[in-house]
Formats: sequence, C-alpha cells, structure tokens
Amino acid sequence: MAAYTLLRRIAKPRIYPSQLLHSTTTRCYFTTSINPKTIATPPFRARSLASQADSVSLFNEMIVGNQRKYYMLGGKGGVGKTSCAASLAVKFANSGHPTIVVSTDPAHSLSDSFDQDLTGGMLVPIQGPSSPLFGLEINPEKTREDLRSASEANGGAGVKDAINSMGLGMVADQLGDLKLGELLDTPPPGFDEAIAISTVLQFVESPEYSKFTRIVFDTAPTGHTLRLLSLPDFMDTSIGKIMKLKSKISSATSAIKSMFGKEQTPLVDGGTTNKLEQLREQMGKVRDLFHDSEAMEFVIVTIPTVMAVRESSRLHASLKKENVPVHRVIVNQVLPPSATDCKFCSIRRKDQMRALDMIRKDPELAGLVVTEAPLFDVEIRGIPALQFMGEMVWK
Ligand SMILES: Nc1ncnc2c1ncn2[C@@H]1O[C@H](COP(=O)(O)OP(=O)(O)OP(=O)(O)O)[C@@H](O)[C@H]1O
Repeated sequence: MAAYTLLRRIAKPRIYPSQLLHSTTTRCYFTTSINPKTIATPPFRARSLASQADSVSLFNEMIVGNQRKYYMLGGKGGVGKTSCAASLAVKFANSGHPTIVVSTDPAHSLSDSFDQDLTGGMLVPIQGPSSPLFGLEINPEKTREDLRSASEANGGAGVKDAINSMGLGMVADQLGDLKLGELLDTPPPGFDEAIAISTVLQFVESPEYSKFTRIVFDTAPTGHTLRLLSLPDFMDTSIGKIMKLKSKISSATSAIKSMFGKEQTPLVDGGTTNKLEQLREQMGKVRDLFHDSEAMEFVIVTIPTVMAVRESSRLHASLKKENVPVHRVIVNQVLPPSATDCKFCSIRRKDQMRALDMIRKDPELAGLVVTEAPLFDVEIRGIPALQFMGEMVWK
C-alpha cells in the first residue's frame, strides 16, 4: 500500500489535496509527496549542505548513549516546531529511550499534535511508542503565583507605608527599587519559559525520573528564545540587587525594633529570599544547560521562505554568540517537484528553492546540517502521523 494511503488511513485526514493547495490549473496530485519512492530521493533524504556534515551527528548518533540529553526545538512561529519536537520524541521512544516531551510555549499545541490531553501541568503517559513517552505542558504562571504569594505574605506595600511614616523614607525608596512585584506582575520576556525549563530540570533530577534519557523541549517562537538566553544574567543582577537590599533592610528592621522595643515583620522574609535564591540558582542551571554541548542541542526549525530563513540566521547568530550548541536546521514544509502542470506548485517550489539556496549561502546557516522535510498533504496529528513524519525528518 502506498505510504500516503497508509498515512491517510491512520491519520484520518479532514483535509484533502484540493483543499490544501488551490491550483488554477487543477490536477495537483500532491499526495505523491509521501510516496516511499519519492521519499528515498532528494530532497527528502537528510542531506548536508555543509562540508562539516560528516563530523556532525545524524539521528543514529542522537540515540547513542544512555546519559540524559536535552533537545530544544525553536524557530519562527508556525514553522512546525511542535510537530518536529513531537515526532522526535516519538522516534526517541521507539528507539528505546524513555522520553519526556515538554512544551514551554505559552500557546501550547502539544496536546493537539499528539491528539491527547496533555494539559494540567502533570506528566501524562502517551500510548503508542515502544518505550515510555510522557508529555507535559507547563504552566509557568503557577510558579509565578507561588512567588507572588510568598512576597505578599511579607507585608508588601503596607510595610513600606509604615516604614515611610516612621521617617525612614530612604529605606522605603529602596524597597520600591526591589521591583519584586513588578518582576512578577510583568515578568521580563523569557521569564516564563526559563521557569518552565528550570521546573523540568528540577523534577527530572529526582530518582523516579532517572530512567528518562531524552528530554525534548518544544519552545516558544524565536523572540522568546533570544530573550531567554540573556535572562539568567538579568535574573542574577536583579536578584543580586534584592539580596543586597535585603541586608540593608534587615538593619533598618533592627533599628525599628530597638526604637519600639518589639519584633517587626521582616520586609523581605526568609520564605521570599529563599524562593528568590532558589530561583536564581534555577536560572543558573538553565544557563549552564544551554552551554553544555555534551548534554544539550538546540535544533533550529524553519521553512523555505526568505523571512523564515533570515530569522533563523539571526537566531543562529545569537545562539552562537551565547555558545549554545547547534548542529542542524530542519527546513520543514518543502514542496516536492511537481509532477503535474500545477502552476501554483511550480512557482511556489521555485520560490522555496531560492530560499534553500539562501540557506546554503548564508554565513550563519551554511555550517549546519540541513534536513529538508516535505510538506504533507495531511495534518500531522496523532502518534501514527508523528511516527511517519519522524521517519522523514529524523534520519
Ligand atoms: N511538514 C508539514 N506538512 C504539513 N503540515 C505541517 C507540517 N509541519 C507542520 N505542519 C502543520 O502546521 C501547523 C503548525 O505546526 P506546529 O504547531 O508544529 O508549528 P509551531 O512552529 O509549533 O507553531 P507555533 O509557533 O504556533 O507553536 C500544524 O497544523 C501542523 O500540523
């Protein structure tokens, strides 16, 4: 049975080629794109545009070893990050690696991709692959809420007013500088994602999760990732400031105590500082992971359009600057050569070929292994479809 027919049966598509691509010349038999014969020939085979390709791992090398490895997939919005991340997770699990796939994109679509409810902030078992596969859509807002409750418990603005009325305006001003509430109300870009990643790093450290050897992250679109990279330093600085002020405030608290001869509510209590210290530590761990070429790889996902290629180039430049290990770029949704007289298809494909050429010549991207993944004529949803996609993308 032709591969596409099989995929059609298992994926129960709700869209058909004629709906997917409108062709003025009609006869757009696009399903041939996933015919096994076509798959075996370029552009569907993973191929390198780079001379260093030989030294860079392809899928077989991604599954070598039982030490834990993290894969982060990122790129422009809508290019197929979730589909690629989910298909990689399925392929890891089918290759014998107990795997966790996590979405840190606030606009989660992992549940839709697996066609299973993965919401709720808990690990959910995903049925189908031969080794355990768990999915998780993280809710970073909850962690932020916990921090906020801890900071509100120490008196917040009420304490500041009280201090001010005692003539200790300077300390009150410094309290304003803490910007803790602001940090939590309007978190810096990347904050939520960093919390999500650090939450995962934390829980997978416990022995019950030691069996999971591959952790795949479906990250938020490029902009968030870039800001996330500079976030740990920002957090270090702002939390560092908070710590310094805390010691000043402690002495002010003692002064008040001696003036009134009674115990005062600490302005920044132990619970908050502990949480902040933990947060700083967690951010440090996220930063360390991003730099650890043994333990992690960032995979750029893009599509063959000028805009997406330019954004991917900027993304790689930033990742390189931060020493984040990147070896490959997945160019998703590549149109196959048209076997018909579909004008739309041939014009579009020509356009895509120009974008692929841009990748070859782009100084940032030229050194990466480039894998082309075809544009399928069905939506990639559910395990069988992800398995199918995985066979095309991860080679
Ligand atoms: N190669 C492909 N062929 C056909 N459809 C695809 C392909 N890759 C992804 N899609 C479809 O494109 C849509 C967007 O894909 P996906 O959610 O994986 O992108 P994303 O980059 O994660 O999006 P976002 O930035 O919104 O999180 C989905 O409907 C998905 O099924």
